[in-house]
Amino acid sequence: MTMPFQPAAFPYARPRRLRSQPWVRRLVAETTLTPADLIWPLIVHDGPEDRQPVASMPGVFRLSPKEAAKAAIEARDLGIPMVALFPNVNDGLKDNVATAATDPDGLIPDCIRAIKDAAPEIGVMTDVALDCYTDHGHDGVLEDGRIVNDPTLERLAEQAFIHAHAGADAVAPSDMMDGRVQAIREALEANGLSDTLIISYAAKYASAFYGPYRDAVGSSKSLTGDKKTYQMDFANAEEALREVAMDLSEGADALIVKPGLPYLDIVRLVSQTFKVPTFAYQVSGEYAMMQAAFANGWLDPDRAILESLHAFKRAGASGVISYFAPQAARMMG
Ligand SMILES: NCc1[nH]cc(CCC(=O)O)c1CC(=O)O
Ligand SMILES: [Mg+2]
Repeated sequence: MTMPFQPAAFPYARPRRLRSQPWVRRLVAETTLTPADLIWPLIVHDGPEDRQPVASMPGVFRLSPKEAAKAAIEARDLGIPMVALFPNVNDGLKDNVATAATDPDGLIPDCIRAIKDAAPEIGVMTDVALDCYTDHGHDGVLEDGRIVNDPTLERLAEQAFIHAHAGADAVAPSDMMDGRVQAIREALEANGLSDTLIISYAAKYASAFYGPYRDAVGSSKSLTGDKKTYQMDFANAEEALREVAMDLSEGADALIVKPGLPYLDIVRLVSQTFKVPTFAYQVSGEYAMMQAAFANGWLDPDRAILESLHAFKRAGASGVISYFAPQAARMMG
């Protein structure tokens, strides 16, 4: 960056003056982090227990619809605007085409209704992808060992419609099929659901940092191979711009970059290039990594959580999807 003026030199310039007291640090802070910047991901399940711990994500529980409704009330009381739902469904419901993904009385529609009953003022975002419902753990339909794009689009559009019809405020396609935003937007328009937001996981990378999440939703045992034919290669940044441009032209309202901290450069690039609300997802592996360090006494939890979340705002994100959302909001409150 070229400066519009010649900065003074030492000793006239002493940058430490602007850091010398808490009040001046607050006064000159370039970015802020508030509970309104947070989206809280909730893992929900159709099992008998109300709350079931996730081993690789200490502090995270698989919640029954009733418990998800309680979490939404907690979010509201903490000033968190939105929750995002991710399902762990019974293995017996899984098949190649993800039949359970489009059950209008399935787990996600149940949770949406329970949350909307309990805390109607909280936004509900749902994950649109098939991986939690397929017996092979992929986000799309598998034919002869390949994830087939266009047949998957029909399934995704139906899934998004089912969620929106059940009351979801935002649907968030995380599958990385080409053309899914358009397919979803058309399905919503055709069914009188033109107010539903599409928050697209436009730049989603094939990442090792999703490991704990796949345990949480129960897709890791079944997943065959990797997701590199649809999720992005971590070597690429320019490609993220093309992905985002396509999703915006197809009708996405807002964008997600995923994972989070290792991809801050992408958050910066996307938010500055498009100037469209851009969210970062601090994913399960980032959460697990930090929790492991906290458990060992190697990092101070409160400070590390706030610093990591603030970094997303500094990079240009409108907000952050984080499993730390309630803990962080409590610290801010
Ligand atoms: N549709 C898949 C999906 N939705 C959310 C996550 C990951 C979230 C996390 O790691 O916290 C993934 C991972 C994957 O592609 O396997
Ligand atoms: Mg795309």
